[in-house]
This record gives sequence, structure tokens and C-alpha cells, in this order.
Amino acid sequence: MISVQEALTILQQNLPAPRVIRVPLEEAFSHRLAEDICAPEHSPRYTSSAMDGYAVRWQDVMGAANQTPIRLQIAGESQAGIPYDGVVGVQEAIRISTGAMLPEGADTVIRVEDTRENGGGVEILDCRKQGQDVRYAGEEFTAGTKILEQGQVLHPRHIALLSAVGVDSIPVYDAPRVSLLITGTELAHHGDGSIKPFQVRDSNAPMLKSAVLEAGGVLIECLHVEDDYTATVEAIRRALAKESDIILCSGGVSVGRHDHVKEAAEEVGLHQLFWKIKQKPGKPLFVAKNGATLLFGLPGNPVSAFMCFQNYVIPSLAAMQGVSYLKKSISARAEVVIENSGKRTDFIRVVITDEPNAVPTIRPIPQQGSHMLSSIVGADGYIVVEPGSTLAPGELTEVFVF
Ligand SMILES: Nc1nc2c(c(=O)[nH]1)N[C@H]1C(S)=C(S)[C@@H](COP(=O)(O)OP(=O)(O)OC[C@H]3O[C@@H](n4cnc5c(N)ncnc54)[C@H](O)[C@@H]3O)O[C@H]1N2
Ligand code: MOO
Repeated sequence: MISVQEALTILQQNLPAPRVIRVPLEEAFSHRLAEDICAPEHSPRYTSSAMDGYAVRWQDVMGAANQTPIRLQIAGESQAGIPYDGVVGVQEAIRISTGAMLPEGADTVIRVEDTRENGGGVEILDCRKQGQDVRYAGEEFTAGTKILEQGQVLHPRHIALLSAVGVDSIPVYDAPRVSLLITGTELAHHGDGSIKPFQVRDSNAPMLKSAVLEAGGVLIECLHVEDDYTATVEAIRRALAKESDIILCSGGVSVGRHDHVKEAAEEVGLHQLFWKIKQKPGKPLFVAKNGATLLFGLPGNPVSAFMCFQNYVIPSLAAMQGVSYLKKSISARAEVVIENSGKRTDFIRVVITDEPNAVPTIRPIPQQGSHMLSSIVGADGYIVVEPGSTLAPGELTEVFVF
């Protein structure tokens, strides 16, 4: 059996390289940028008005006030999308809408509220400073400025920024392609109304499907096989033929007479990277490789499957999307004594309590069985405690957050 660290290192050395694809902006949501993006255009693109009002020359209106209004001639209009094509002359005003292009010759905008129209003219009743309510071309950033960094996950606000400056398609990391293979003769669908007393509802398939999506992967297919060697061989062969980056198997990796995943994987040409890690839960995790495809044989116990997904599959999927091979962690203090008197590294599920102006504290979930899903639902993360080691109350430790 190898250690947790050895397993992580082997995995890191064998990860498929990230694939870069160019996608139209409309399809970029939730992808990760593969390159820095520089703005092709200034923002704003042109100098415009921030308010509805009149575009004027500061020289003509300075000093205008309620008691001493200044009258200008209205010479035209600049509407958003229909600019005024002349030049603003002496003592002229141009009606202007919010977002409309500031006409040549004007340098200041007077809001409608600070004016009074009469006849063909307008009286300016107030003005504060030259350039008021003008938005200048390039004032946010100029063309060529770096606006987004490689690795950024594209949320709606990032997509808005890219479209505002005329980016039409972008290089992103392709979502890793994942095939799921759920093994187990005892399994029944979660919605099965005529489940037999000796059957188990399949919670790994729904969990892993959503876990893959949450980690940025794309699910190619989800196959179910009974604990049958030939069926398992065929299912893995099929997943390989689909050019999966990752084949994620559930169950059938221990030493029972009906555990076939390891032998079946080897039969179709995957070679073992490791099998069995000195850890709890998840001891029989099996990882194998064929070309650019990695196979994870997750143990069938639902908590073991989840914890192996957290500790090994998530960092792998992240690395395949251009993110360094890291797990998200925080520092926290133990509330109580936490010890590992066993022989395997223990992934102890903990509840995190935020403390005002202090380091958060943690306490273990009381029931940690690898068949008890409540041990991960009731927890906020896990700590890694080596065999024979003890955390004293108040001691700082690293917590990997779910
Ligand atoms: N003699 C030994 N037996 C076992 C060992 C060992 O070292 N020696 N290791 C134990 C450990 S640790 C684990 S973890 C399990 C892993 O076994 P498998 O990966 O072969 O998983 P299965 O036997 O198929 O199932 C185990 C358990 O999980 C339930 N299960 C399976 N699939 C699902 C699913 N999709 N949804 C919900 N529950 C599932 C299954 O019914 C079993 O109860 O092996 C130990 N045995
Ligand atoms: O890996 Mo097992 O999870 O210890 O039950």
C-alpha cells in the first residue's frame, strides 16, 4: 500500500494535458480561459454623454445659474445610435441622450433638470464644471490592456466584458470528458418503487454525475453493469473507445470474488498506476492509465467514493483545466482532541464553526462510517490525520473544504 502523498504524486505525473479549444463567446460560460485576454477596443469605445440633456461648449455656459441663466440655440440632436454629424458652434446646444456620442465641439453636458427649453432655445440654469457628465473614450481602459487572466472561470460578468469590447471567440480549456461506470448487482434506481429487501439504492451514480459537472467535467455516458467480469470488460472497452479523458468507476475494486474492475481494466490495456492507499476511507482506490485516458476505480462505499473524488479526482479535473494541482483549504483550530489510533491516514470529516475575528474551529462528525452519507452531508470539509497522531484542543490544522 502506498501513502496518500505518493498516490497524489503518481497521479500528478500521469495527468492528461489540458486541451485548448476556441469557442464562440455564446458557448464560453463556465469554461476557464486558456490565455490572457487583451481588449481589442477602447472602453468606452467613443466619448459620450452620461445623462440625458444638452451637449454644450463650457466656454458658453460657465457661470450659468438660476438667477443668471444663459440662453443657447438648439442646433440638433445626438441620439444613442444616431450621432449629430455637425460641429457645435458658439452658443449652440445639441440635445443629447444618455450613451449618445458627444458631438464635435462640445465638451460638457448639462442635464435636462438644469435647463428650461423655450422657443428654439434652451436656458442653462446650472453647471458645475467643464467635462461634467461626459464619459471619455478609453477612460475605463484602452485597446491592448489586459482585461482577463488565463485560468479565469467565465461567469456572466466576464462574458459581458468580453462582448462589450468585441471579443467573438476565445481560447478555453476543453472540459474533461468523463465516462461513468457504476458496478453492482445489488443496485436499484433511487426511484425504484419495487426495490427488493436485499437491494441497495444507487447513490453513487447521481452523486458522481453532479460531482463531475461541479468540477467542470462533461459527462459522456453513464453505464451500469452487474458484478460480471465480461460485462465490466465490455463497459470499460466502450468507455475507452469514446475517447474519455477519465473513466470513473464505482465499486468492484476490493478483494471480493465479485470485484472485477481492476482485472477488467488490465484486460483492455489499462496499466495500473496504483491500487490501495494507506487511507480511510477509500483504501482500495485503483488508478490505471491507457494513453491519455485515466481510469479511477472508486470504492463502492458511498463515502469512500466521495472522499476519493474529493482528494484525487477534483484536483485531477482541475489540472486538466489549467489549474494548479491544489486543493482548497483553510486553517482552523481543533475544538476537541482529534486522534488517529488506526494504521491508515484518516480523512476525518469535520464541521467548521466560524468565530468572530478569530480562526475558525472544527469538530469531527460523530459517525464516520464509509457507508454513512450523513458523515459528508453534515460536514463542511475534512482534515488529514496521520496514523498515531493527535490534535490537541486549540491546535491549528489544515481543513480541506467541500
Ligand atoms: N476482505 C476485505 N474486504 C474489504 C476490504 C478489504 O481490505 N478486505 N476493503 C473494504 C473497503 S475499505 C472498502 S471501501 C470496500 C470497497 O469495496 P468495492 O469497491 O469492491 O465496492 P463494492 O464491494 O462493490 O461495494 C461496497 C459497498 O458499497 C455499496 N455500493 C456499491 N456501489 C454503490 C452505489 N452505486 N450506490 C450506493 N452504494 C453502493 C455496496 O452495496 C457495498 O455495501 O471493500 C471493503 N471490503
Ligand atoms: O475504504 Mo473503506 O472506505 O475504509 O470502507
